[in-house]
Amino acid sequence: MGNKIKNVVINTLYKGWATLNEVSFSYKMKNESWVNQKRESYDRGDGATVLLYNKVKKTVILTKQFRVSTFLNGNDSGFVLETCAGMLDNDQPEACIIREIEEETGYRVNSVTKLFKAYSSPGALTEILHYFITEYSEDMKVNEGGGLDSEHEDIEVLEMPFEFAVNMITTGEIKDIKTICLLQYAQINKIFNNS
Ligand SMILES: Nc1nc2c(ncn2[C@@H]2O[C@H](COP(=O)(O)OP(=O)(O)O[C@H]3O[C@H](CO)[C@@H](O)[C@H](O)[C@@H]3O)[C@@H](O)[C@H]2O)c(=O)[nH]1
Ligand SMILES: [Mg+2]
Repeated sequence: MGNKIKNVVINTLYKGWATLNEVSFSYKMKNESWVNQKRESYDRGDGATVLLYNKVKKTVILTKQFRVSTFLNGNDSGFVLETCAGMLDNDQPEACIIREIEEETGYRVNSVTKLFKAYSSPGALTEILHYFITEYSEDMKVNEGGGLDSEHEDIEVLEMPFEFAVNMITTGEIKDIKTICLLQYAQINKIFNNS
């Protein structure tokens, strides 16, 4: 595989809050012929997300916020139910998600369990997302959450039974891939069943 691409040239088409690059390269096809390709790649850094769950109450914490890209594509309200998530901003993934948990949900946790990392949309984004899970309890609550006013974040914090959340995948009320991934991880690994 090492010799499959050569002559990689990156041309920045737009640099604003994030960066849109056009990448030109030569690619060796299965039949050994070389073809020239150009692909647009959007770079907004990497991120982290977490499933916050309470084993005793059998609940999870989700966030609800306005996501303009979904508004442009079929989501009339623009609001999306998601697991807590944030961009790394030069932090290690663990430190990032612990910070985001407190900013977005108001819970202060000391540690998180790393699950896996996955590309969010490999056809278009550079982003790799680090997935975590951790337990929360009432005594960890230090504020109301909601996100940073300085960044105009306006996040609603929702605590709900795990089964409600899982059912919302079927009804279409949850349609965010990282959230579906984490809820299904919890189902597959029966995290609420082991005592
Ligand atoms: N000015 C400006 N600000 C932006 C832009 N895009 C995002 N922001 C701001 O940057 C901050 C990002 O908040 P985070 O909580 O760090 O990230 P996130 O948007 O929740 O992203 C998380 O979820 C995404 C969606 O699943 C992930 O893609 C991402 O990696 C991360 O995990 C927010 O205040 C948001 O308003 C933009 O184009 N322009
Ligand atoms: Mg966020």
